Amino acid sequence: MTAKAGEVTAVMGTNGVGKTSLLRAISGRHPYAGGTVMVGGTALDHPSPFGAARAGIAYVPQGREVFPMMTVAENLETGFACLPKDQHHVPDQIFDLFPVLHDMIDRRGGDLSGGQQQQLAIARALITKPRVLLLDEPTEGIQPNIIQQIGKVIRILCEQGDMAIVLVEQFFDFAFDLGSDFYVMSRGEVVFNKREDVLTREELYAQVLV
Ligand SMILES: Nc1ncnc2c1ncn2[C@@H]1O[C@H](COP(=O)(O)OP(=O)(O)OP(=O)(O)O)[C@@H](O)[C@H]1O
Repeated sequence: MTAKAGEVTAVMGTNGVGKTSLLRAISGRHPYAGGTVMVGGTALDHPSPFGAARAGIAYVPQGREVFPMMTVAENLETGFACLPKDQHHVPDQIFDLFPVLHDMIDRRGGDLSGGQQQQLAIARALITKPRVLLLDEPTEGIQPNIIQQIGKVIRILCEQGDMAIVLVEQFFDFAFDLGSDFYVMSRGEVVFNKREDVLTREELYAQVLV
């Protein structure tokens, strides 16, 4: 599977086909028996989560996993761990993308709504200045207006052109609207791949349902 900078690579498939396991393996959180993870032509040899983060891979997990007892600011600061000391500050762009985090900067992560937590989880990943952003079902359990905002943010990140975004998503229309390249998995393997210019909605829908 290849994910190009400046676009969304969507990974789809029914429940339990291995989408989360794939993202966890790429981000150093899950062992894998075969294959190689490469970033910008450099192979990573079964990296730790820290090693993968240093190599530019950021993972936004399904269920968000914000630290509930830590404030929004403290949650964001955990992203500093893989950056040199002189980059230990939250860029203004983070608050431009997610104004609500600025308003809630001293609130505990656990006191935010699900949608706000999702925004915090994405912001925390962006702090690490990733070359590859892995998003695992960012719309799960989120209300429509926040889903729209998250879609807007993903588009802005794509337009910047320097980050490859890999989106695992069950919300078909969200993935179809944002994606440029589509992979469908079944039983732990990629079984279908097409780019948007040669793919119809109906064809993808049929593949995802198999
Ligand atoms: N390549 C693989 N080889 C063997 N087992 C796998 C592989 N990929 C995933 N699994 C196993 O299949 C199960 C489901 O995997 P996973 O949670 O990654 O699927 P998913 O597609 O993300 O599901 P969901 O849509 O429900 O989140 C897990 O028990 C996982 O360990």
